[in-house]
Amino acid sequence: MAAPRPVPDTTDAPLIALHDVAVRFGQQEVLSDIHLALHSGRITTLIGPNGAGKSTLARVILGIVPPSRGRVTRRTGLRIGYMPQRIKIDDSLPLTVDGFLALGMAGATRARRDALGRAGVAHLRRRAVQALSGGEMQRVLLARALLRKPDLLVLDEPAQGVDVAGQDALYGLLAEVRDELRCGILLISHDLHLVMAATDDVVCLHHHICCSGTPEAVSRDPAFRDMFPGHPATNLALYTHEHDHEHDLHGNVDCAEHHHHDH
Ligand SMILES: Nc1ncnc2c1ncn2[C@@H]1O[C@H](COP(=O)(O)OP(=O)(O)OP(=O)(O)O)[C@@H](O)[C@H]1O
Repeated sequence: MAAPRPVPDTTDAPLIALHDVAVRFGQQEVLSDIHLALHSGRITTLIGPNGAGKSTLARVILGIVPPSRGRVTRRTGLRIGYMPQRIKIDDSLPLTVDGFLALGMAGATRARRDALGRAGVAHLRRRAVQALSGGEMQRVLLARALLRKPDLLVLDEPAQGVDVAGQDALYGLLAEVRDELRCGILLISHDLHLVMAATDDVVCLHHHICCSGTPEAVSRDPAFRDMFPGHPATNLALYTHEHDHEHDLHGNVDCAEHHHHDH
């Protein structure tokens, strides 16, 4: 189990903050009462059932979906790198990994080589993208997101279709990226167990934020236990070290055992 992450430096303005954000599609209110701040050097994971609004929240952060209520503030000049769930590539077009990265962003070959190296797939540079395995393609998509030199990296279900060893390696890699580039990372995931171990902050979403905080605090929260009954991650608190305090996503020290929002 990784050591607990240091407290975010709250003198640092957040990379992005959502204030009382709501999103509505026609009659359906998909998100409401969303207060969230993402900081440099921290991995925040959004969990929640299908249709909970996770991708919509990510799209608000990316600036693709405008909130129907509330406010989003971004640090000036904020660069966001996005790794999609999947990408459609034309099978009839011969395209190497390097060519694929060059399509996304003009720039030096050196930068593409570095990004592939950081994603652990330097050896795939000249391979055809169509011939990559699911796990290899995920790494290439990560390299593509890193090419933007992001302050914030947003990954939508990055471990989908990757086996457990591959997922573990991917989360290890994200921790390295966080530590070396000091960027903030927002992950969307279904895969609770690994994610709970690999993340700094967890946000449990079901149209509103049901609970949030460190993995230990969230795994003890009744709202989380109701959402994922019997899940092994609900036992996480039993085998991780106990904190004498917690920090919420706004960086405030919270002396309560957990940080729980009632709705
Ligand atoms: N552009 C849109 N127009 C209308 N409804 C939408 C739109 N985007 C999302 N929705 C609806 O909003 C709800 C939340 O969708 P969203 O994709 O954000 O959930 P999610 O938590 O990411 O789900 P999953 O885990 O299944 O990927 C769903 O009911 C979806 O049908």
